Amino acid sequence: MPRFLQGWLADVIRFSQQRPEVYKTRQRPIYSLKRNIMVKKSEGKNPIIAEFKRKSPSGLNVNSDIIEYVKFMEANDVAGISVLTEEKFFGGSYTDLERVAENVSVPVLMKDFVVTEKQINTAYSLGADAVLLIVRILTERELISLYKYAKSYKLDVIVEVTNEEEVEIALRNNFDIIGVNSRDLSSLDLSLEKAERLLKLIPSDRIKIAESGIRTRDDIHRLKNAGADAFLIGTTLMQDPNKIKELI
Ligand SMILES: O=P(O)(O)OC[C@@H](O)[C@@H](O)c1c[nH]c2ccccc12
Repeated sequence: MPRFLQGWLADVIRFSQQRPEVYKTRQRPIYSLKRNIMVKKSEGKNPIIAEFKRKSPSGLNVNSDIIEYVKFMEANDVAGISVLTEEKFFGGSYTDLERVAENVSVPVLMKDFVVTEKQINTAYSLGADAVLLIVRILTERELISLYKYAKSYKLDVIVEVTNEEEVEIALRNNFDIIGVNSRDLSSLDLSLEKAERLLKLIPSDRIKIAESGIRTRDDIHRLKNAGADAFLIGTTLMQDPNKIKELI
């Protein structure tokens, strides 16, 4: 674990390392998040990945019905669904992922702090189509190894960056989907300006997903102008799911 991780991030990584694997035979086809983002773009829609999360270290606390939420988002033509499966800080579960995968036919991202192959095994068997790898919490060797492991299951992998150094790591390893998080996971500071700056460093041959802090069409417009292909939105939609109609 990189030396500078402290506080809640160190705890969440320790919990993730110890988390038991859940195994079942996958029943679901794999839906390509990457392809769905491109399809929505070609249709002139904003490719939105709607996230279900009950709580977060930055203060969210909403307990909506998960299946009602994801079915509503699917009906409103989102490019994908993100399911927080981290238990301690985000109130998620692997059961949430399993239930969502059984109820929607759009790409599903398992949103968690992936640090072991066991977590990728679990994502695949429960029906996820994509996983997140967070540069901040992995060494470059771990990142490359877990990326290759996830790709061996034909899963899409979003490699998440929050600063210039992490963008450089993502670019030199030819990762094809890069998530730019406006929120710094260590400080929890939120900055769309930072996201715009980082997005402009990433060439257009990568799929770029802007994550966090997106509240309005203007936010989407400015991130799109900076090069974002898709938009991962949690809090705004958890607080008012109907907002999807003005953002899509
Ligand atoms: O609720 P917001 O501000 O729309 O953010 C959603 C998503 O970007 C955020 O939950 C997130 C992005 N990367 C993460 C990594 C782990 C946990 C959570 C996240």
